[in-house]
Amino acid sequence: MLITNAVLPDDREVDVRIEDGRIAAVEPSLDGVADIDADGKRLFPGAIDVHVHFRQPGFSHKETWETGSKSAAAGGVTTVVDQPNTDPATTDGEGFDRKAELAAASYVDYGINGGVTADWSPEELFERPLFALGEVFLADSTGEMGIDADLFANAVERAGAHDTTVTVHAEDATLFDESVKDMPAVGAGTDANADLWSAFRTPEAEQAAVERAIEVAGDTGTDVHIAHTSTPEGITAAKDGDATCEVTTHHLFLSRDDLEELGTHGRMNPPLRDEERRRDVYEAVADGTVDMIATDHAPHTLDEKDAGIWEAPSGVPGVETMLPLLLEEARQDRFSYERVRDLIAANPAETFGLARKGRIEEGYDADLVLFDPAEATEIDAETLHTKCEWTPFAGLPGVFPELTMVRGEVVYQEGEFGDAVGRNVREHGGQ
Ligand SMILES: NC(=O)N[C@@H](CC(=O)O)C(=O)O
Ligand SMILES: [Zn+2]
Ligand SMILES: [Zn+2]
Repeated sequence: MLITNAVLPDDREVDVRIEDGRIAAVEPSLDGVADIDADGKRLFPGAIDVHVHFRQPGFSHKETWETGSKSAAAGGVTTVVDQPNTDPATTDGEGFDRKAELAAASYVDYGINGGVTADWSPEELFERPLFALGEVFLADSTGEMGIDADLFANAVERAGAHDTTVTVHAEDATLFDESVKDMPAVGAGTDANADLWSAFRTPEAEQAAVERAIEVAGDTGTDVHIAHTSTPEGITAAKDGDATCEVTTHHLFLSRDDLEELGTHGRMNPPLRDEERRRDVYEAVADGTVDMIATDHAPHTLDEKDAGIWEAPSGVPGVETMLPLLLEEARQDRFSYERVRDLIAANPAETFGLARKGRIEEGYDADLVLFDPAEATEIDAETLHTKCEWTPFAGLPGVFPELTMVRGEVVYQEGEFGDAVGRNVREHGGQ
């Protein structure tokens, strides 16, 4: 296959040859008849979202591997990493195998993380093609998988022995502000006083948990990745401690100011922060301090979300809107295209050892996204593919892909889907 006249993130204009699912050549000009004439549009490496919850097994009314991975493909995400808070939880061999069977329906490549609970079976997990350990919950979130300090220390040590990274949900519940629970919680859904959630799950709780995770890992040499850092304090603690960290698109673009409109639809863990902190987080993403963007795609139905602030489930969808929102930042000259490439492809690939993903270079997997950099559309839940049928980003502009390819196979093109070609990235030469 030959793609001609494509513009790469570094502004080079090239032709790209694809053979057996891999990039065979990237040159200013290649011989042959074009299968796809990019006509000066941008060609990007497919995004790698290391934090999604595709909800199967157990919660297929919220999302399935089919709907979640279609949503990913339509948003230019070619690799996802699924988290363990399903039912059964991915905490032992059987749980892993059950998820692996279902994940075979994926349109995009995937990793499967293993979780830690009091009754987990670590050796069974490490025998399997595991992506990483995590997200390991230092406080309860959806699925109530919060663990204590001793179990965490034990998990970190075991992961290190197996050369496996530990991804951490870093909040310390002892630093949540319990006094907030005495305040009147009025309304439900978009009418709820959702700011209470942000007041309750404090920034201090994040910072303390990041520091603790790094301290524990320090004794073992285990690689630690901090999931969804939402405060400048959490990011600084992670980077000072030599951990990697991700920021979600909702913490990048939304703040407590948006909760008046979003209500409980904007409830997630960690919660939205004040506008000043959001700006500092944005700065740390823009200047390259933060390693990567991930979505923490955590769909719940509107029925479930339309409850009071203490009852509604935590989590928002996002896998389809991550790349479009970032490409809009590039279109507005707020981020360079190279920064976007690093945040969504090159850095996650490098951090998690995906040696053939994340770049458009000879020998790499042909995971590619083509888009018109001048074409922004308004984000609209009706056009998205997640089963939960809503988005916290409605109305924001996004630059959506025209075409998404996984290892040379077109999985999405202008509203149509190809075959479900996804496979486990840890089963194929470590990738
Ligand atoms: N982020 C959330 O608020 N919810 C996530 C779990 C998590 O990532 O903590 C979910 O699975 O619903
Ligand atoms: Zn989490
Ligand atoms: Zn999560």
